[in-house]
Amino acid sequence: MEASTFVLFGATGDLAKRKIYPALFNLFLDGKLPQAFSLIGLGRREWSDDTFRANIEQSLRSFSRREADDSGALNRFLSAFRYQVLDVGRKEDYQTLLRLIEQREQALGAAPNRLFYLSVAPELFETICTNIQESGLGSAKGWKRLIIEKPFGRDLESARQFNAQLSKAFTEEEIFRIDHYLGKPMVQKLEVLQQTNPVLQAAWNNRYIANVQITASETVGVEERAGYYDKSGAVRDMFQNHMLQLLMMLASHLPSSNSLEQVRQNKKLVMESLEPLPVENVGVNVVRGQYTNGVIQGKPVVGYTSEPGIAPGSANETFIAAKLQIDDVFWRGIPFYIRTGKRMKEKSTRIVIEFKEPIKQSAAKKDGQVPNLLVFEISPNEGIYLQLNSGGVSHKQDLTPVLIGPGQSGNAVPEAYENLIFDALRGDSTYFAHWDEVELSWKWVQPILDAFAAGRVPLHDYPAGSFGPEAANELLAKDGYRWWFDEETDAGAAEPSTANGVREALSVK
Ligand SMILES: NC(=O)C1=CN([C@@H]2O[C@H](COP(=O)(O)OP(=O)(O)OC[C@H]3O[C@@H](n4cnc5c(N)ncnc54)[C@H](OP(=O)(O)O)[C@@H]3O)[C@@H](O)[C@H]2O)C=CC1
Ligand SMILES: O=C1O[C@H](COP(=O)(O)O)[C@@H](O)[C@H](O)[C@H]1O
Repeated sequence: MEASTFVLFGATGDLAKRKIYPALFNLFLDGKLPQAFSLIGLGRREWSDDTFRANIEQSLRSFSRREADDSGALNRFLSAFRYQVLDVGRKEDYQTLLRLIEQREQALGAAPNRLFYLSVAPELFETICTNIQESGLGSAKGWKRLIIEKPFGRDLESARQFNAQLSKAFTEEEIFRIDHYLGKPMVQKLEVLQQTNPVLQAAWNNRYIANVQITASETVGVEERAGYYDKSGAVRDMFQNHMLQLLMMLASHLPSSNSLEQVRQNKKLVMESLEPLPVENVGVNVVRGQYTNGVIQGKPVVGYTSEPGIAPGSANETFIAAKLQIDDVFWRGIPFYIRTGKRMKEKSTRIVIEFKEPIKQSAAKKDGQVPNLLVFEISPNEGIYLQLNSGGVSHKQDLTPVLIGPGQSGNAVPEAYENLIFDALRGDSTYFAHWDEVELSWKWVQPILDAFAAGRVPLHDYPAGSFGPEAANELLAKDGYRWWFDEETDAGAAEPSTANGVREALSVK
């Protein structure tokens, strides 16, 4: 891999500590960092190099999925790190930074390839980009790249303005917009699975599929991010980006290759084929919720409006469920149900594809028969499961659902940030959000934001520790479906649909 300097704005912040340093460390352990690699951390705090490295070491202890296998490895890793005090608005700090980068490049005999990672509040992006351009930091002979974090705007208009500002200093090819869901290994496998499995290819259409369910449920509340979250809510925080990216990755149809252009083109086609949701229909197709007091994993937790930092009486949504339709030859008529929320019963990101029941109408339907389900467990555990009907052991006529599929969890699975940082270092932006996708996503959700702002959609309560408001169950029930793997909705359903989801169900087999 080409030599490069990683210039990290926001090096003293939460994201750097929890995600970026652990990801870099695991890449280092896997030999996936360039030989000549240097990281310069930036922030206003008056840290020395030693304080910086001590903080990184602490972050690795708390958040890295793996430990160093020998004592020298950690020191070798940390020797690449330098710290500089920089206030983003102070022009002279960029000159000091330029000198430090050049010094490091010379010391390592490295080409002037520079990756700028903006792990700071979006309000600072424009100032930083302007100063990178004006200071000459971005004019060296090597390549320059920009990684930016979400949120990318807060509505369609602000996203467009924001993109126009970034484009003054960086080309689209140089901009790497992080959506960490695209870095999750199982999400990256979705296209390969389709490409390489004729069984899936044959069934991947409205002849066989009844509906698709995409869930990202979290047990955490707003934690320390109340200031940000109370102005964002579930639509901006999760739905416009992560959830729609999952939809694009799943519904992209049979790319002929995994090339950057092909993947992007297919994702764009999905968004362009999504049936628009006029503002007057939002109330019918979208459920909006907010958690109240409840119990999560045996511990009582307060409702959203009692969380520290949340405005009293806030009507911000912490849950959204929506029904979407893709109007193309493969997916026409298949409802896609998407939901995400905080303080729900379990932490799980999962896609369930429910197949039609061909013998439903016939007399041949057996007791206990359940629909075939294809389940992609994305996180925190990984796995692909297929629920089939098979003969039971006790009686010839019984049908027993069996789940088949591999599962992985724990330290073996690379973190999303590892995959994404590795890709950015080698210049592959396949799993980053292109501007077209971002713009189309904002366009699709804009009527939802407008309807919420105009108070056209009721805000339903749900107790913390549940699977969301009852209205989200009704969204499916009126089409004759239900959310799979929810305890409440699965009461009385055939095993193995338990609250703990597919993995536990599998482990009892
Ligand atoms: N934390 C998370 O889980 C997630 C965060 N993000 C995004 O990542 C970005 C960073 O978030 P997070 O780490 O949580 O934020 P923090 O508030 O924890 O950190 C902000 C960082 O910005 C630096 N900073 C602030 N003002 C200035 C300034 N004027 N000049 C130079 N540096 C400055 C701070 O350094 P100092 O105080 O030393 O000046 C600090 O390092 C945001 O865009 C956020 O939306 C996205 C997804 C998840
Ligand atoms: O981007 C975000 O994602 C996290 C959830 O990510 P996951 O990988 O743990 O599923 C969410 O908690 C946060 O609010 C949001 O900003």
